[in-house]
Amino acid sequence: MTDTVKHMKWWGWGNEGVGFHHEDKPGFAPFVEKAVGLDLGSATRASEPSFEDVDVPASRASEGFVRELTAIVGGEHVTTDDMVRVIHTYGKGLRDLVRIRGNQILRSPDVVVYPADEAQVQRVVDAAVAVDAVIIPFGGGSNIAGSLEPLPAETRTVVSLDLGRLREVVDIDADSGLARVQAGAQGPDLEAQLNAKGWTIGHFPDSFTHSTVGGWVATRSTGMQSDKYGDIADIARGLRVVRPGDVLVLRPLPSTSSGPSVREMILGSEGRLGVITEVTVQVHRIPEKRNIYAYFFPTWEAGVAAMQAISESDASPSITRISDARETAFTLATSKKRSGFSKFTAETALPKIMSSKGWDLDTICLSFIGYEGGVAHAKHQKKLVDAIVKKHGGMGVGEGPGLLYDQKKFDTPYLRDFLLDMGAAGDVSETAAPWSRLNQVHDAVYEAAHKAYAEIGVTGWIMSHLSHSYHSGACLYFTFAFVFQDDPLTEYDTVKSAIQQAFVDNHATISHHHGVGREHSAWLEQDISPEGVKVMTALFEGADPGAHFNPNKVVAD
Ligand SMILES: Cc1cc2nc3c(=O)[nH]c(=O)nc-3n(C[C@H](O)[C@H](O)[C@H](O)COP(=O)(O)OP(=O)(O)OC[C@H]3O[C@@H](n4cnc5c(N)ncnc54)[C@H](O)[C@@H]3O)c2cc1C
Repeated sequence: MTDTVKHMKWWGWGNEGVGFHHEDKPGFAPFVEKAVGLDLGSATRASEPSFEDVDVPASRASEGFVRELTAIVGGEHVTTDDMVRVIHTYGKGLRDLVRIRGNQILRSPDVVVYPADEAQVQRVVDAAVAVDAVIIPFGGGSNIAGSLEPLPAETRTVVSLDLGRLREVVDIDADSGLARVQAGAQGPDLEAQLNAKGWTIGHFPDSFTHSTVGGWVATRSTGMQSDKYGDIADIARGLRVVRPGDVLVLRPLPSTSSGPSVREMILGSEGRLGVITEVTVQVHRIPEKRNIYAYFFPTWEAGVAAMQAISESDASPSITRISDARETAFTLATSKKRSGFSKFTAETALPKIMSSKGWDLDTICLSFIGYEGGVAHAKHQKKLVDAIVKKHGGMGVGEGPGLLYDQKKFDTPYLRDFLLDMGAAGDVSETAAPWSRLNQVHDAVYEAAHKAYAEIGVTGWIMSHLSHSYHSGACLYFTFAFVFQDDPLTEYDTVKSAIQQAFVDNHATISHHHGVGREHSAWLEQDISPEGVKVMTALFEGADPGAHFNPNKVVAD
């Protein structure tokens, strides 16, 4: 089996041997006890799941079909191995992790294939379509919208087409700042190849370490520095997509008026329109300066108003982010000893500073704002932002906390597995709304979540931040947690559904950057109207009449 393609743990996030621990975070355990009533001191931690306990549905791939795939990609690059099929069954959503730990694998891909190049992808697709098989493209497997799983009712052979061997930067057009990149390149691999030539893509989602360029395009991903570099929808200019019999080619253009945008149709298509093999992305020279500064605001409303004012101003920071009071409390309470926050923790200077300003420790909000570019540019941007922050009653606290945030951001995802080990859920829902609606959405989601917690009968936690600012609005990102009672997935559905419904009821979208998959498809009509769904259905059915490409995702039957 291909050993050059690295996969995450079969049962959780990230690399084997890496996990969350809180020994160096003295405030973490008391915080968790207060937030969700879980005493980490007395709770029993579940042991690591054993693959021997997992029942994997038998592969339905015929010997003849596996032989045919083997003839295309070579014996080392096609497998019906149980572990590999399980790795390709789900993404890393909470529902996925609960099901995988609970031995709930009702359907797995029957065969996993790792083509080496676009020609092999074409031959695999054509062979699969010829035998009426289903093809599910696989990037890093990091999605959290239920975008990968084959449905239990699927009776046809399911092929997981893993792009992991297509990971080269093929060419850089330095005059235009465009790089041709193979779709299976994971974040670190891509960035290393670009950095070696002095370039960066500027796309850094929290899942950067384990997600791919093709996956980013297929889910309409957004990275941390989107205020400067744009979402992947802005960054991805050209595309090559393997479809039955031929390749759909979209040349990289700065803009075009050649009818409805086929490029936009591929963006967010979650594998339903074909297999993306190559993406031409905008790249930038590595900036001379890259800083993230921390600020405090007395209240959420003051902070949001400041973010809006920044988005309307001449300032162009790379990151605008503000945590609400609860997320701020979480960040302060769970920082490492002697971290960049130490001088601001409750025991030391923070209460004094806050009371001298007449601020309430329970309402303060922590903000991170990033600056990137030439030294003079970064300095000028900061000056413009500092003036806006001051006008909105905020105060800067320097670069230390920002450095820490930047270094630790890729570690946080491991926390979810730790909470699951302890019998608790920790998950996220994110949205975007116009500036005029953001506070309404924020409050409505809190209310909906607390109602859902009351229904389940638990003390639940919810916190939020605003990030990714645009001219007309921003993304709101909610993190919620509670201790499971008797029926984890039903309880999860109660909370998650309440939050999603609050989004659409308050003029916000069902997802700003995680996609639709199966997790959010129930709200699609409310998001884009029944006519919108009709148009989308017509696109999928017209472009894939045999339903060979990842059927029942985004628009579900
Ligand atoms: C801890 C955590 C943090 C996250 N943070 C962020 C974040 O900050 N920003 C963000 O945008 N997302 C985030 N995500 C979500 C996820 O990482 C993104 O959806 C990501 O873009 C998925 O990429 P992938 O390569 O892992 O795709 P996969 O999970 O493998 O696939 C996702 C979907 O895309 C399709 N697909 C994948 N590759 C191709 C291809 N080459 N051609 C056609 N279809 C393809 C698949 O069939 C599937 O439908 C996070 C997820 C987790 C678990």
